[in-house]
Amino acid sequence: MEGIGNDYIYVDGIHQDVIMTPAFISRISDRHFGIGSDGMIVILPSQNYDFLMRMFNRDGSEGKMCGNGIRCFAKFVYDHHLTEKTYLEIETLAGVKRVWLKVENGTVQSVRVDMGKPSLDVKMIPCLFEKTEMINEPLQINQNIYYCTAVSMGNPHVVTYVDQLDFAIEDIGPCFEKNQMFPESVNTEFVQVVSPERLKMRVWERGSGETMACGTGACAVMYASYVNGLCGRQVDVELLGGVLHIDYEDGHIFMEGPARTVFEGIINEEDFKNV
Ligand SMILES: N[C@H](CCC[C@H](N)C(=O)O)C(=O)O
Repeated sequence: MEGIGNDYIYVDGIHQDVIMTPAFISRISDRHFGIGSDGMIVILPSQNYDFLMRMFNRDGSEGKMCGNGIRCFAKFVYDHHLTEKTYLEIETLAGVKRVWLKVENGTVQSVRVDMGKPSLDVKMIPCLFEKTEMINEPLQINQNIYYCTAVSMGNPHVVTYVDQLDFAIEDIGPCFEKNQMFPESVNTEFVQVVSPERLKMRVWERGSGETMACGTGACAVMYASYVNGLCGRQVDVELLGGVLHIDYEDGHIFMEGPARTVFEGIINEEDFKNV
């Protein structure tokens, strides 16, 4: 399934055991030797909430939250009749997320998510910066100075502003991802401000490289831009794969966007046993 081009393999972990090793995940995520995706997301039962979501990046590392992923997760459980509800509370490693499915004639049209409260606290990112917050601070990365704002959406993000988005992201993305300033690595967003209502971005994701879109990243971009006085409380964030509507209300960030099923099938474990 894909959410504005950010595609994951969704596996039902309610009716079967799921292999969640880095070797297996990186292999099935490989776009030549596997199915091909930005990673894997597992649907699991939750003791106290509707479901539990676990998400893994393409390299097999486990992320705490995935914005595009949780929209597709909600569509998956609705379409597979694991629930009849159109309001869900989904447990993640970044806390419980409230999700509203917008359904017309039995088809999920879009999904709105309460992505929770953003945090600028460097201890929450985590980020080894000398101040308690990193807001528009100069960082030297790979001989260049980038003015950076670090935001946690339950997972780590660093946001920097550029004049144009046509650059070799593969040259600079890994320099942020591996930078010792971020002990748990970081998702990096490069942002062009089109207007106070519209932001354009590219993302180098921790554990997946450049993706077509990053939901938590779009929320981090909105909040970083808001605290830097570059946008209002409602923005459209344009990513390579599409547009997400983000709004900031009562201290919470809300994201709304599409979710689509690309293909369904059965993974033959034998094909991946000796990966
Ligand atoms: N790479 C991220 C997880 C996926 C986030 C992104 N795909 C989204 O839609 O939020 C991390 O390790 O924190």
